[in-house]
Amino acid sequence: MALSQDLSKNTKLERYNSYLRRMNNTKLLAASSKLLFRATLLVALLLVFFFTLNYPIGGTGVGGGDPNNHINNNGPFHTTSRFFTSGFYGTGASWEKQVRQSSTPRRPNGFSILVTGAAGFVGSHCSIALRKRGDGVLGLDNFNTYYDPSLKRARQKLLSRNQIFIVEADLNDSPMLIKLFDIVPFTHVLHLAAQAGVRYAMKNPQSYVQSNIAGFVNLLEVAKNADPQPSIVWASSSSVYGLNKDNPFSESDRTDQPASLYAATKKAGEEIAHTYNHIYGLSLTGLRFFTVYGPWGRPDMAYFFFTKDILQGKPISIYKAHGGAEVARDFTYVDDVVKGCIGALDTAEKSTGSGGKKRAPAQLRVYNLGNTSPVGVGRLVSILEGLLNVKAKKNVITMPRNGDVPFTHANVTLAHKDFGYKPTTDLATGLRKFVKWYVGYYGVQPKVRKETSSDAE
Ligand SMILES: O=C(O)[C@H]1O[C@H](OP(=O)(O)OP(=O)(O)OC[C@H]2O[C@@H](n3ccc(=O)[nH]c3=O)[C@H](O)[C@@H]2O)[C@H](O)[C@@H](O)[C@H]1O
Repeated sequence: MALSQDLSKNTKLERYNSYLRRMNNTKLLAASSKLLFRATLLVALLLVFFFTLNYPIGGTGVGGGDPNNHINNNGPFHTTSRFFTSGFYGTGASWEKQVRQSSTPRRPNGFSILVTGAAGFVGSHCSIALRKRGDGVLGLDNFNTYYDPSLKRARQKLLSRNQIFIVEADLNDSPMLIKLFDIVPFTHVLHLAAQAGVRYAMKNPQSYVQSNIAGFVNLLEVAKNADPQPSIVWASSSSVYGLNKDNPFSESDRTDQPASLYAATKKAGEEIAHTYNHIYGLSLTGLRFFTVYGPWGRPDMAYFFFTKDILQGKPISIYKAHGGAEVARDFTYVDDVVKGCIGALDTAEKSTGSGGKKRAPAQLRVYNLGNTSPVGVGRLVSILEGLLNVKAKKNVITMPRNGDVPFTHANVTLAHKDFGYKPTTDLATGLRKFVKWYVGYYGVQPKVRKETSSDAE
């Protein structure tokens, strides 16, 4: 009995102890869950804080990068998280006011134009020209770091002085694009945002797919659903002619032999444009730009980094074609291209669909915008030497197999016939204007300034 009583006491005691242990465990578990929850919250907040600091604008950030110092080493990364753009940036009342003001025309029957890549080279020039004639212009740019973003920021300031607001977002940010089309009934889109550069495509192929294909499709998806649907004018490239042997290049020449991934993505853009025109009635005009140069240009382009390297006494490489012939380009001055873009916008017919439904056949066009007079790279360098008053250290080398083509030459008859496109700036004149801008912008030596001071610009 005593034993059984003892046993029963012990059993109770054990049960009681086990109960206490369970209670403690439960408390411990609850306490550790709380701790875990708080720690997770803290880590999440820290991550948001970190990303907000590092990628504050339209999703620029990590990427392939390029050892070439003309291209920013951070490289572009075009997939913008929707969270970062739509969630944190520009959705308040004052932001909407800026969007509306910027896109409101100031002339009777003026356009309301969304310019993508507005902080870029051609985009900034076109935006200002359109604004000056009274159109409403809203910019869109992701300010990626493919080349020095401070140059894009400087262009942004210039646009801001012209009452043009740039929304900082990526083409792949659908919620942001939809929001913009909800706020503004855009009559036109001038789509110039792209991953540019022929040679860089071997270093960071994905960035071309992200911008030039995925981004373009995203824009078209939003545009086709918009009501009204805008007319779209967009930048294709002379590079679509690839290994085409006909000279000069006409729009009807073959474009099925791209020599670089850049060219292939631009060619893909032309086919994609056909599809959206065919199914949804979007009015689409592709412009094949031929090596555009000028003030506020792109530091990754040869004329720009040759100038920099010549001034710094660094050697430059001048490419010759594989048979030994000189490499040549139909260098086209930016003001001529701007006139071409505006001519294309002015003659663009309205899209025929609405809310994603086609009502009738719509306009589909493609035009060359070149200078019609190719110049060898050697000649380009001699002009720069004259303007800079510095002898270049030249290495003539066979063109590396990096996507370059040996020559380009535009036939612009079609653009001339349809909207009076007529380039008027030869390379020497255009480069003088570029050098004048360059020495002013970068504060270069007075010797160069003197050489270019006769220019009235
Ligand atoms: O028309 C286009 O569609 C493209 O034009 C531009 O490409 P490209 O015509 O290749 O211009 P760019 O790089 O300035 O080279 C100029 C010349 O210098 C030669 N070149 C180049 C580098 C070098 O080190 N040495 C050299 O001789 C080179 O072989 C070439 O002959 C845009 O970058 C591109 O985004 C796209 O818009």
